[in-house]
Amino acid sequence: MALVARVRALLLPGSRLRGATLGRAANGGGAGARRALSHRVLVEADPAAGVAVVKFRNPPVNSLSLEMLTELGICLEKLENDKTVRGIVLTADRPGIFSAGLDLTEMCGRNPAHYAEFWKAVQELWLRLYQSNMALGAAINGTCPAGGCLLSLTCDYRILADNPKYTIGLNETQLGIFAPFWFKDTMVNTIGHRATERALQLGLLFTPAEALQVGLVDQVVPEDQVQSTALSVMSQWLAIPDHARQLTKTMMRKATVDQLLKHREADIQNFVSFISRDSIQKVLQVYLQKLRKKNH
Ligand SMILES: CC/C=C\CCC/C=C/C(=O)SCCNC(=O)CCNC(=O)[C@H](O)C(C)(C)COP(=O)(O)OP(=O)(O)OC[C@H]1O[C@@H](n2cnc3c(N)ncnc32)[C@H](O)[C@@H]1OP(=O)(O)O
Repeated sequence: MALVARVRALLLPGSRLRGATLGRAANGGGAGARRALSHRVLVEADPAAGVAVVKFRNPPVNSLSLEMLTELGICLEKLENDKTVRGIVLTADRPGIFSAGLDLTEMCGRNPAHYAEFWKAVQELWLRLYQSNMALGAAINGTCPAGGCLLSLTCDYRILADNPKYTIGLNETQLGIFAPFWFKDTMVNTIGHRATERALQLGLLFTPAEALQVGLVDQVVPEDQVQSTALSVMSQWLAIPDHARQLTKTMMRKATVDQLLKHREADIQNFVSFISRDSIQKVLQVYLQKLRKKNH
């Protein structure tokens, strides 16, 4: 069975969810129900507040593997269809690493068909998040490079924990690869052209103070207040009538979304041919080996 079909079957209502639990939400919401919808994504919904907290739990580093992308996409689709949910906060289940970005093992030593399937899943998740009608917030409780930063940039606002280890940015050039045009556009829409050009060429990972200064995040707060702040900011966004907020969001993001929709297939082909190059495979292998060596 194809991966998407397998994950869908796993998440269908009534299917037995491995590790599923039901209990009170840990976010202080009295009526909140805590539900584990899949292995890699935990959803804590608070219907009274109209908010769901979506927590990444893909150890060891919350990397965006094909399975993680698929599970996250399906969870978001379910929440989009749930009339009691008007806002979502993205965060990591365990503080320390929000997401290490795209899973490098999906981009190394595989075949072109795999690269194409993986990239399509990255595009789909971005499109789902960036076009979401819901208000989205990121409670960034850990380090947040590359694809992790992209996830947070799709949100309407970002709250970052005040910990100098928690850097954030699109650091692709430091790996010897580059951020594609829609990653770039998402950052331009947040911090402007010049700051993005500098950040992307240098592959900058910003400390919390720098990220706040450049506008990459909206607030830096003590580590234990990231989620509560994100939820309290969410209530401001949800105080605006949905239709007015949604129309405005669509208007602001349409041109960026249309660019990817128009060039979607070409973007996949471009990724596949770039990532398949021997020279690129080599730099990614070296980077991965360096990461692994630290632990062995
Ligand atoms: C046409 C356009 C072409 C291409 C576009 C591609 C766009 C790419 C976007 C991306 O997102 S690329 C990924 C970029 N990510 C990074 O650079 C982060 C790399 N990771 C780290 O810096 C660190 O791991 C950390 C996140 C800071 C966490 O450090 P920590 O010390 O806590 O963990 P450790 O480094 O020991 O890692 C544990 C374990 O996890 C593996 N790992 C880490 N990151 C990734 C990853 N992104 N993908 C896959 N695997 C990853 C690491 O190798 C270790 O494995 P081990 O247990 O086997 O040693």
